[in-house]
Amino acid sequence: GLIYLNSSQNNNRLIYLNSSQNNNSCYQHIPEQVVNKSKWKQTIVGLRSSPGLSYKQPSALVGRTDVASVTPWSAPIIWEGTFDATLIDSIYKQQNLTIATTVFALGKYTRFIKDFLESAEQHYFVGFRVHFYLFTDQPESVPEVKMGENRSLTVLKVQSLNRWQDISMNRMEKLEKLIENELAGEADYVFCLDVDTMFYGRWGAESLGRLVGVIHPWFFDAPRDQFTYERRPESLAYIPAGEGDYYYAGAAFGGTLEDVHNLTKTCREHLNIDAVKSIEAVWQEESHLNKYFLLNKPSKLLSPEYMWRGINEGAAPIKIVRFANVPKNYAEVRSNA
Ligand SMILES: CC(=O)N[C@H]1[C@@H](OP(=O)(O)OP(=O)(O)OC[C@H]2O[C@@H](n3ccc(=O)[nH]c3=O)[C@H](O)[C@@H]2O)O[C@H](CO)[C@H](O)[C@@H]1O
Ligand SMILES: [Mn+2]
Repeated sequence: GLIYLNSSQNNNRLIYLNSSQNNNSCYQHIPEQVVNKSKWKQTIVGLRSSPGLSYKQPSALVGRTDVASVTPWSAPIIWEGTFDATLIDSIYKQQNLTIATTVFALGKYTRFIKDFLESAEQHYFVGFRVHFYLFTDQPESVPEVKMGENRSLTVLKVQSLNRWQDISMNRMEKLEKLIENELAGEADYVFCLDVDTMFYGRWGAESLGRLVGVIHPWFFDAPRDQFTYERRPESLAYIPAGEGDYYYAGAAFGGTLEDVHNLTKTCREHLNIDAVKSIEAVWQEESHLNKYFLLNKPSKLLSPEYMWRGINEGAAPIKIVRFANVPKNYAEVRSNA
């Protein structure tokens, strides 16, 4: 049977599963997500539309037929042609949202900041309040970028790290703390993005959701057993053959503060536990992110239009490149190869 207990000492609700196969004294307890509702800004309201707004009639029959636009757990997958930009902007503009956006540039990756920010000014949540948080070990080398109205940039100094793997993984802890200490009560949504990237097309309110993952540009058409999940059972990122939904990019994820906080906290904890056992997942925090999304299904998925291979790369289902990697010489930009 299932017994729900409300522990009065703390806010931790526990579910006790009384396993009937075993004897009655054997209880397995699974801590439920601890949610302190008052901690986060709660502005998610209905999808209100303005009277008289003119837009194309939606069809119950006709849509994209070359791609899946819904997951088996009924989450939308956003592709060009699955949303009306005018309508969706009109709905979300009414909510007076703040979109926090984080990016890291350490070592030689500071060279990517200018193009990242300037292209974001052109394409990323245009017309919305956007607050960028840039983590860097060289605040003095952050270029002057003219930000539009209602858009701002906060530079946060972090310590230098030698291994690129540590820089990449360390993002989870920094994000967890930023959400707790700076974003709570200030932003409605947060997106966490790689810096070796540029925006080339619209990335807007169609991407907003409780928990948002992006399908990795190299694996959208691959069978799950070819996904580069962590395959060693010793790691907490382990996903066995025969399991897995999609392969998600580590370079872009987001959602509400509450959900992204839980994601970053869980990944940070699992990275630490693995490190104590001297195991580093094959794709570092991306492996842990994939495990998290397997067990905590995203409420919305973005197609690889939102994290594409590069502006000069094509593939049949990609009708528009919104956000893509910029070319980089790995041996030259990374301090360790
Ligand atoms: C497209 C995609 O999903 N990319 C992921 C992939 O390779 P990538 O080749 O995209 O990893 P990467 O070298 O871009 O590193 C990830 C990020 O860490 C930061 N950084 C890294 C090194 C450095 O010296 N300085 C610095 O600032 C920077 O923000 C960069 O964008 O795997 C990584 C983990 O292994 C991350 O999950 C990346 O997001
Ligand atoms: Mn990258």
